[in-house]
Amino acid sequence: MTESSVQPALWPAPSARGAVEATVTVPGSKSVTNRGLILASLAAEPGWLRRPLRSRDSLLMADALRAMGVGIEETVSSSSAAAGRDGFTGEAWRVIPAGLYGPATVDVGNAGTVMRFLPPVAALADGPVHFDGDPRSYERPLGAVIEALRVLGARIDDEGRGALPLTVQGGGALDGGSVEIDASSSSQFVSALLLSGARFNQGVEVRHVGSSLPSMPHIRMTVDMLRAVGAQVDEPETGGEPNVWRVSPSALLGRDLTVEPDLSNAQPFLAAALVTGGRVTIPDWPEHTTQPGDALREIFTAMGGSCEWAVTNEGSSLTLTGSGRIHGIDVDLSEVGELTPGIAAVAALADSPSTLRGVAHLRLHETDRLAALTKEINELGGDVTETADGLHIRPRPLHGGVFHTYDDHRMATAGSIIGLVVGGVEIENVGTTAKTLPDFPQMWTDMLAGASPGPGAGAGA
Ligand SMILES: O=C(O)C1=C[C@@H](OP(=O)(O)O)[C@@H](O)[C@H](O)C1
Ligand SMILES: C=C(OP(=O)(O)O)C(=O)O
Repeated sequence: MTESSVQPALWPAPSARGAVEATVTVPGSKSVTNRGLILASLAAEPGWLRRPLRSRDSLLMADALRAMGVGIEETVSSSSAAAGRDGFTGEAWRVIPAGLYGPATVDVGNAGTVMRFLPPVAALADGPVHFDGDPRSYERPLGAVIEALRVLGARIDDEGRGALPLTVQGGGALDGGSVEIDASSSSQFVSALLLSGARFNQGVEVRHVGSSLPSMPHIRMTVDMLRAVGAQVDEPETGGEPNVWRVSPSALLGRDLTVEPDLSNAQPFLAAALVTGGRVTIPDWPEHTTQPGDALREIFTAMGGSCEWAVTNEGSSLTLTGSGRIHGIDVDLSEVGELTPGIAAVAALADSPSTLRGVAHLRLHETDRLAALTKEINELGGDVTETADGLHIRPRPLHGGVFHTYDDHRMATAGSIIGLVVGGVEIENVGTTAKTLPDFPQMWTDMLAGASPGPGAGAGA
């Protein structure tokens, strides 16, 4: 936990004095950092992770891999040996793979990536690896991963819970092979089996048999990152059978990976430009990416902003300019579910109703996000109803009050967006943003320092 994440129990969400004008450098992607750590740990040679995210979820991942024997050295380079071929400076983690072993203990916190991606890694360790986590982690779906690993040859003691806590009795190797899995409650089930699959004796074939599959960009991210470390992957989007992914058994290369900024964590800052009629630039926005946050260009444009991606001498960046108007949206968010809280916050301030669809699985995220958003926005005077798979949001003039966050980082940032243009909003436990963005309160305050009287705040002001 960094100093800036020690916050009062109720954090007065700062109001924007006018149009927000800022450039905000966003730390590395959680999803890329945690995949990068796993792939580097399973490689046949050391590798680098540059500009990794340093947050609760990624530090839990690093600690867990260390507990199983991996060397992860955290360096900050100016011009030292840690600098890359391109003269990279900044934070870089050197990952030194080793024979994985137990006994080891893994604290998953409430990180989906840690609780789903690491049991397959632990099955490769020589010895028992015990997994435990926050109370909420016991409720998040994991049974399908446990069952799939058993089919692939793993021994797992979960006392019939199909959930945490559990112990993987690692045997030093795993047969692997073909397995069916219903991943309709989380794409992370598929990613989990693929990420370690190249190291299974027979590789892995994962066949999704459920009715729907959320968060496809995150599965694409898994496939792309596997290919980048030399794995051979067959998958539906490049001509493979629908709903089937295959990773062939192979050694993995140690790579030098620079982590992209977390585009989902860029969301509240872009939203600040949208709801205040301002302009926010995010440096290093990639031209092509598998991160779901890239969909914000389209979604926030439909909601009234305009987005410009540009390349300058300093690199690429994305600038969102608000028009002073915020429109409602009818959108299927199944591919980009983690953007829902921030979109709901903007929608509550819009000039027309919104329907957010395709995100029933959010009920099993950090908290029940559909219930939490409904309750908290309504307690500020809003009119939100839950549907079977999403939310209807009818904007109303909002007022101040406590915005509860339920240990959910994206609830805290969603409440902060509303607080920009609605006076008297207090965020309960804003420190929960440490899950993926520990410096959020300071970054938010810094962003607002540059706010100037401009076209004005949104409809909820
Ligand atoms: O693989 C990943 O890195 C993630 C996949 C998604 O999970 P679900 O498919 O469970 O929504 C996403 O919501 C989560 O924040 C990160
Ligand atoms: C759903 C999320 O996280 P997790 O990786 O814990 O599933 C999220 O970050 O929005």
